[in-house]
Amino acid sequence: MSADKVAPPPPSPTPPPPSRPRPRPVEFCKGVNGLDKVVLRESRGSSAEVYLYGGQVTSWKNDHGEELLFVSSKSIFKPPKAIRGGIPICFPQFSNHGSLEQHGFARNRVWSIDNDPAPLPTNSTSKACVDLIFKPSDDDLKIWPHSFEFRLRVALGPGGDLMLTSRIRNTDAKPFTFTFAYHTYFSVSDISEVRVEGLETLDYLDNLQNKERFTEQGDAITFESEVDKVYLSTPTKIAILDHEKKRTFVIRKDGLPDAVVWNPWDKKAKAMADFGDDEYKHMLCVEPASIEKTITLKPGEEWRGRQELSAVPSSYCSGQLDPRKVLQGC
Ligand SMILES: O=P(O)(O)OC[C@H]1O[C@H](O)[C@H](O)[C@@H](O)[C@@H]1O
Repeated sequence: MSADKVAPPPPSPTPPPPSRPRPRPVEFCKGVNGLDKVVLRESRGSSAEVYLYGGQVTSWKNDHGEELLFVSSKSIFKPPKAIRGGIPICFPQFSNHGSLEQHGFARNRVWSIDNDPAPLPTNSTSKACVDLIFKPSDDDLKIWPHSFEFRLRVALGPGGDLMLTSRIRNTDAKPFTFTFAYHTYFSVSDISEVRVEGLETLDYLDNLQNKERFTEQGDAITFESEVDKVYLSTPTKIAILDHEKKRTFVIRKDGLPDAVVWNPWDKKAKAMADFGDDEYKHMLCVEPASIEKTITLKPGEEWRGRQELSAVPSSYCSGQLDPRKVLQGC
């Protein structure tokens, strides 16, 4: 019997290299003290975290994993105290501009996930996005007798931009009026090396001088003592230049004419239980807001206010607020 020649089996195809698991764009988990939080991850590596407590963004990291927002190491993360840092939502009252508690009550209520959000025209195709909703409880209605639906969308853009869109609808039978702010705490290397552009020559109300009105003089704004000002009729773009970090934050906003600039400096820092004595050196609040012009909604009407944050390397030329120039250098 002649042995047939058997062809060797074809080489088995080389298995493809194990692909890195794609990060889940939206993850629901527990944060500090077991509070519910949502983590957003964009495929290039940037991320954000949002607590249901306050509907508050507490982290925004670029694709190198660097934290871009300030949250105090002394922050308490326990109701009823609002989380100190990130992006607290001030609603229905900014600061003490009214009879409610400081900055209203939205920042210390537990929000819900909005599983059926009304569509929002957006040019972002981001999957790293979450919709939250806050409706007043019976107790809230005793404090502020107006029923409303507050929808907040937090989204990370493909380039790592952080976008917050607030929609407030009057679901009551009578009109109501409110003030609002995204109380954004930026992380900076050293406050004395930081400059804000876009607010020079504008009028502001000085919270340190009985809300008196002044006009900003000179060039870009720099910091060497406590500041607490509400700039009025501000442009839609504001930049924070951090020389040491070689980083520029660009704030783009819509529906929010005012911008609060706040740094407590040393004495006030020491007086705050949930803020480290020296932490004022590493933070700056620039807060897109609507304060001087209050917002009134008739029954069924909706208001929208949006802030979009980018962090770009500072190949940034002073005075050039064109974002294309910011991104491409000058
Ligand atoms: O301590 P909070 O209630 O969070 O307020 C912190 C700060 O918020 C805003 O920036 C106000 O303009 C300041 O007057 C206030 O001190």
